[in-house]
Amino acid sequence: MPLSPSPNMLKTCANDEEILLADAQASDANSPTISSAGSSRKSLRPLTRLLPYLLKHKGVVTAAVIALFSAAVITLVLPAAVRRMIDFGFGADDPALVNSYFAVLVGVVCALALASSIRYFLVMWISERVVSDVRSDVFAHLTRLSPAFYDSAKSGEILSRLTADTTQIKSAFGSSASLAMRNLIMFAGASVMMVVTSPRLSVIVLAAIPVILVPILGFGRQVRRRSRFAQDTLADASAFAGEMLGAVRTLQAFTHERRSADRYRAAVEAAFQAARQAIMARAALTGFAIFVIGASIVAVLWIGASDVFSGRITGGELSQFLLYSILAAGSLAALSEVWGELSQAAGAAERLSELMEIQPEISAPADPVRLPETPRGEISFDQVSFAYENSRSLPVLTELALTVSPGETVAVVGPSGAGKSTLFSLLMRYYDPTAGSIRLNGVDIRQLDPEDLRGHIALVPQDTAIFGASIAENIAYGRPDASREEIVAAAQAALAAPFIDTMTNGYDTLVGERGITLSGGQRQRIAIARAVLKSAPVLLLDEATSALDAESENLVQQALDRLMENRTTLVIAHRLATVLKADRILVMEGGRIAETGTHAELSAAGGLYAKLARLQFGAEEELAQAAEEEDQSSSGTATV
Ligand SMILES: Nc1ncnc2c1ncn2[C@@H]1O[C@H](COP(=O)(O)OP(=O)(O)OP(=O)(O)O)[C@@H](O)[C@H]1O
Repeated sequence: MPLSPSPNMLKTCANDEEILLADAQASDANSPTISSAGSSRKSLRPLTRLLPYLLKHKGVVTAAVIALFSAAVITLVLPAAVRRMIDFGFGADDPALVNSYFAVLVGVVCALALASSIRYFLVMWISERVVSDVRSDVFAHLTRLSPAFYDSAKSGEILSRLTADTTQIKSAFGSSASLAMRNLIMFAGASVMMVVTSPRLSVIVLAAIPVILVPILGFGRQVRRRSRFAQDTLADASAFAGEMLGAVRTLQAFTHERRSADRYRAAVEAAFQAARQAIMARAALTGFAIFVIGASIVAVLWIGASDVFSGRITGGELSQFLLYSILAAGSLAALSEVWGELSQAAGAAERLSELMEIQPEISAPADPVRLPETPRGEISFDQVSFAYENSRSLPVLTELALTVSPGETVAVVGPSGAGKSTLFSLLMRYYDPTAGSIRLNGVDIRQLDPEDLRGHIALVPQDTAIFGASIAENIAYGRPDASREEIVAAAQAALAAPFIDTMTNGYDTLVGERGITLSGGQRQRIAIARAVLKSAPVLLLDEATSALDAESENLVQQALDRLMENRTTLVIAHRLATVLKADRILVMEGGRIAETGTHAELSAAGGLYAKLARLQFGAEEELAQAAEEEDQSSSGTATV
């Protein structure tokens, strides 16, 4: 994992070209799968991809639209009521009539209040509902993507998309969409009513509209570009922060506190600068719109006043016209604000749907073969070759052929980078071989549902993932429906029970994030307990001794021995004890099987294994011999 932020993250932007350049770089630097083509981001079309989420709640959406429409129409009634009051109430000099108009107005206001609050509730409900559904779907989809996707994607950045982009969609569906709709209705209604009230005055106001709209569209594009850059930079910064906080001990050990803080600050500052420029463009747009709108209202009022003096229209009609033009102008101003927000949300929707469109490279076939409930656990690799996607030219495995019989224990040894872990990854079907096939009980694993296949394999990795939950929950990760008794039995079998019992809350003790409160040996024993609970016919062990002291190693070894009984086991061996116990040892070198045989056979052959054994296990062997000699001499003393 890179410990430094990507170059675009540190970029501070002084001018437009730099922003555009950095924007393009940001897209390039992201994994190609989650960056998007800029052109389609200019429209609101991506928002339509969220329609299925809305259509799931047709009833609520219809009710919200009705409430929205009612509130807008009631607002449009108000100026007409005011005009009638001025012309017929005040004009007729009839206080009773004025009173009745006021009573009607109160009724109108009540209806408006009711429709508005219902609209608010329904619209906000929809936005919360949609964003929750989108989040759940995106996360569920992410969990299904193949490990190959995560080889190049940055998880911190994806996480930022999951939170920041969905939040933007929420505000789009909540305030922005409803504001846009309400203001569109209001603008259309008020414009029609203006023409009906005074066609002459309407011409002046309507002539001002293109003067307002053209710059809005131009400014809007600028706002979007700058906001997008700010968001990309922030996503990068979040990825960096996630990585740094996840490795805070390493960060502190290398005294990188200030360096990391400076890098993060630079990234956030770049985002701030981009946001500031977006805000400036928006502020200029708002000021411009208000000026043009205000000026045209003043002009209308001026001309309207002379029309009243000349008797062309009544005072009430002028008031009505004025109120409608204020409503129309206000709606237009609101639309200019909302447009920016909606286009940002469109960008967010586009990025999320791109994420959703990525298909897992590994998926179940249309008609998967089912493995029997208790398969025997026979594994065969038939001329398997493999290269990782990001280094296609370098084969990691070449024409590998191997058969492991049910119940057999095969130890895999070899120098670092020989392809031992890759062997496991292929068997788990994290990746598919580029040539050849892998079979479990004679069935090509590509014909199986990956869930079924992985259900039959228990993996004890070198680096155990412990989650920030209770010990019991962590063990139950091996089989979520396990009872407490089964969890305790698994912990006992894995020799984890003694240390769990000493903890304050026993099995309910919460371990810190990534199991930070546990020692290496404890983490491994929890991983073994998981595998015990899973009770799968095939066991894949990636032994690690580096984290363990002699006592813990002994405990882990005992737990593993029990686990391996009656199971087909492939074990990446780091201990002499394991290779001695194995039925067969497989020596890998450069992605090929260099030698196979037992410890004695291979040691006698004097090849790669003999060399490796001397280097890796030599010290252990010497110690074992020394211990044996000591035993003999002490028993000798006793007998004398
Ligand atoms: N996800 C990956 N993407 C690209 N290359 C990878 C990936 N994982 C491993 N490799 C490369 O594949 C080769 C074999 O790696 P692998 O982890 O299988 O070796 P190993 O024998 O298990 O090594 P070690 O004993 O050090 O764990 C190495 O050259 C490694 O750089």
